Amino acid sequence: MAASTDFLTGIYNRRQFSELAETEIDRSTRYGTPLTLLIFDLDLFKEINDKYGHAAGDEVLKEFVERIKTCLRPYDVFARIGGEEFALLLPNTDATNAKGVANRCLKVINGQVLSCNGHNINLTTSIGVSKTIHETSTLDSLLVSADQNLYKAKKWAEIK
Ligand SMILES: Nc1nc2c(ncn2[C@@H]2O[C@H](COP(=O)(O)OP(=O)(O)OP(=O)(O)O)[C@@H](O)[C@H]2O)c(=O)[nH]1
Repeated sequence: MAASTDFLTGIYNRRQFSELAETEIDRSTRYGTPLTLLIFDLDLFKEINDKYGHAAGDEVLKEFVERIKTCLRPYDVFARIGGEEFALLLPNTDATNAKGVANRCLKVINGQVLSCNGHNINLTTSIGVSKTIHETSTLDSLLVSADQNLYKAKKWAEIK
């Protein structure tokens, strides 16, 4: 069990995410059901660590995960795929509906104050939404598609 989950947040780790995602992509391709991938990247997380300390940074990661979980359905696949990077696979969801999920997730993070280790911390996340799966999609192509939109979201956050 431990090998499939992230020790800090308890959600799936990158390896388990890849396995589950491959299964969902196969299912979706076989039955012609939509599927969309979201990537989350916490903004300026290094600054949070530098300002409040690594232990508070850890609490922020845990609180982030708990808040995002409130936006999910039981069969959505949520994973920590990097230090401050998360992936969310949404079965039976096209890109339009996935944007709705992404906006719900933004509402529980951006503009909210997180109380972590006695500090009130303003956290924001950027989200990239992939294209809806199609016949030739692979996990890699969905990750690339979500990453391109994440990059645009980050750019937008910088110039605002
Ligand atoms: N507290 C804590 N910090 C972590 C963990 N894993 C990664 N980090 C930190 O996350 C930070 C990521 O920094 P960057 O990659 O520069 O990204 P960023 O500061 O979020 O900047 P942008 O992504 O460009 O908005 C680094 O300071 C890492 O040390 C962890 O498990 N706990």
